[in-house]
Amino acid sequence: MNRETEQHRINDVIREIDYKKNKLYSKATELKESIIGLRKNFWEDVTVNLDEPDDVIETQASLKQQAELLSERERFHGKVGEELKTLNKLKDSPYFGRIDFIENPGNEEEQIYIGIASLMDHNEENFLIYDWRAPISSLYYDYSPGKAQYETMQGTITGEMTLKRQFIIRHGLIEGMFDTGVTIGDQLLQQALGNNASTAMKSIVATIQKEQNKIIRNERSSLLIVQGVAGSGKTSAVLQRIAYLMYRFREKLTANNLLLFSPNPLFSSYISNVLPELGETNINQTTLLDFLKKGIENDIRIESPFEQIEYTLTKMDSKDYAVRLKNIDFKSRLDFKHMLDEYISRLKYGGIRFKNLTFRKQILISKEQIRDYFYSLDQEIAIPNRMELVSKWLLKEIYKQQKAEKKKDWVTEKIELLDKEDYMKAYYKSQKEDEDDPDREEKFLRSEVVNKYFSPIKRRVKQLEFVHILATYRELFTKGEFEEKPEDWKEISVHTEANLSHKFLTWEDAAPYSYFKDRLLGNHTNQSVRHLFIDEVQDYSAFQFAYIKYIFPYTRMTILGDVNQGIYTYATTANPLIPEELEKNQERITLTKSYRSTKQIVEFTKYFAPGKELIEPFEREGEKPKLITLSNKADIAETLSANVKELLDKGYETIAIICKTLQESTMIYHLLQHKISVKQINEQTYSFEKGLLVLPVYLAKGIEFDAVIIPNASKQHYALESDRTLFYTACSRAMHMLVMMTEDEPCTFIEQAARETFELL
Ligand SMILES: Nc1ncnc2c1ncn2[C@@H]1O[C@H](COP(=O)(O)OP(=O)(O)OP(=O)(O)O)[C@@H](O)[C@H]1O
Repeated sequence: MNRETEQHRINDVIREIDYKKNKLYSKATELKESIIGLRKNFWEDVTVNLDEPDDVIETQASLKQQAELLSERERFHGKVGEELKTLNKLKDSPYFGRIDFIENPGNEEEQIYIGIASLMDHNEENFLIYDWRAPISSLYYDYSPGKAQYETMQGTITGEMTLKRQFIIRHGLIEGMFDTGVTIGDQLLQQALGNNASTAMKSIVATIQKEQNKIIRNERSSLLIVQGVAGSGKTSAVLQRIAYLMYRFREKLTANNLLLFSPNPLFSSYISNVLPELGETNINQTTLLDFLKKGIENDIRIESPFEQIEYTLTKMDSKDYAVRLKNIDFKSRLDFKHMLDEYISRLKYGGIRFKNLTFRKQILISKEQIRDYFYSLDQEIAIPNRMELVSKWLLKEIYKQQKAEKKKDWVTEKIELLDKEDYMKAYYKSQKEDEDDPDREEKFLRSEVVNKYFSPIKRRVKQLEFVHILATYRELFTKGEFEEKPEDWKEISVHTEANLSHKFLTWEDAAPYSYFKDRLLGNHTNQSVRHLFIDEVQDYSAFQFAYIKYIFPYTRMTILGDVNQGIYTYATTANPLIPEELEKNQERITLTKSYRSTKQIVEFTKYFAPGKELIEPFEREGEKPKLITLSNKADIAETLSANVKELLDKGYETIAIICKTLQESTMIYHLLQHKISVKQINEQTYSFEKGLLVLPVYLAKGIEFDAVIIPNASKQHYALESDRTLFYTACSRAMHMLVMMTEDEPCTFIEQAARETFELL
């Protein structure tokens, strides 16, 4: 089939799309009118009669029926709207691929066209377009022409692929058409990767690679671990996987059953376009910090992971630096979790701290009374269950107090202070009470007032706020005696105690504290999330990952990351990406091909990549990375702006100056802000625009730019072996161009690269 015939087919398909759109439009209009009608006549169509109890029940039923009808229509209207959106997308670009396939044995050749959604022909009999997630579509991603097979619910289908064709269609017209031979999608992929970086991630549906397809369609594993080098498409693959799962299990899964942990808020917004582009609704996203914050008391300040890393990189001179590093190391380990478990099992018999319950500055029930009650309960009962019993007991006690309180003078005062409206309301309500009681009005007012004042206490009791979690956690460090403890336990304890006494939780303490709290108050395991996805998982400590597994015990997990980019100091201790051993239905997939950067950039960076993982570049040519040596310090601003201008002239749109720390990025920002237009990104930045940005490397995680400038790549600045992952992560953010600057000797990592892989200026 030549281009003309293919264009004819597209025209036919678009006619069918138009026909379907018209049909949907009239359906939508009909629905809209019926919804408006229903809303308008809502009360007329309901029979309201409240005379007898039976009538009330009937009225309720009639109301419910009417409301259900309305919401059903509204839901349906929403669905029609979604279908229309998809049809509009298909009209612009109906498909991106075609395969011709002969199923064994001796079947006829079939032509399969693949797009972002399915479309049936006029009689709803044959597929004009197959959804990319349909079983047969996997042929397109997994094979080149020749013998091929795919899995269906009924088993494996084998056969021969006689043609594989790719299309670029825009506004219904073929812009490009390639028949692929041995390598998959190279031409289309070349085009896609050659474009400028954008401020929002794009879907890769037309060019998914075989290895990525394995991640996307994996249904077997309860834990799927993906180790992929920088730019290998982990994030892209996980978003396609989410779209795949929502399609494959559309009867069972809704967007609320899926949750994605992302590394920072900027990243969350960066990827938020992909699912809607694929015609799916976005799923819930969070960062570990936000997730932990939800469970921790509001009056405790929690350090963010970025503050932690900034501290470790810039505060070497601070007097407790060494102990802080020990603290980070120990609290990141499972050893600390074992210690907590031991402590918690001792708390069964004594040691939990409680808070006084006070009312109007008087102690209602003292912490000692609460403690005694708690420890008088059967010790076989789990701590959280005992807490519930204490809460019930307290509510009863409070109720008694509340009754006694009613007669007191302060209540009389409060009644006098009531405004007229409250008074009237209470008066009318009190009329329903005992008619023969001459004091009914006052009694009623008294109980209303007391109730109002007691309800916050009751709420706190129901939320188990009478348990002093922070004080109990603190005593682990002040009084805890353990056989197995780290060498520097004393120092770590003093350090932790000091922070806790200021109601400050360091980042390394945040997950342990949450875990501790959940174990005492009842873990709020989450049963509604069925699939969990964690990107940049190499930055989770062993403890943090264990905590997530504890919260989501029955959830399937897909975790993705790159050991080369583990930028936290604990990244080497029990990284979740390198499990000691995998259980039966767990799987690990490794991606070695890097798609983001040009061949020249990958060839340069792979010399100093920290891990042992193989890194293969995708064949896309560009300029060699540049290393500029500055003749003196004053040159920085000049050289930076000159280079930025040059990059802009070359047509690059997103240029990032990536620094080691926030401190450095603030310094660079001040140097540049009056010279060129530049934006600084910090941990509160939620989105970014094209242009020049300056940011610390830990906030550039997962994101890419046309060009990257590293303003200080000197030996002094990237001095430690632990700086390797930071430097590698910074370099690997570049798609087309990498520029490094140094005032003196370049860092060891650059020295490790073969001399011919970069240009010296
Ligand atoms: N199959 C593909 N088709 C087209 N583009 C792709 C494909 N795979 C990856 N890319 C592109 O490569 C770039 C890197 O992808 P992505 O950000 O998903 O990689 P990553 O493995 O998450 O990277 P990192 O770990 O460095 O953050 C993106 O621009 C993405 O669109």
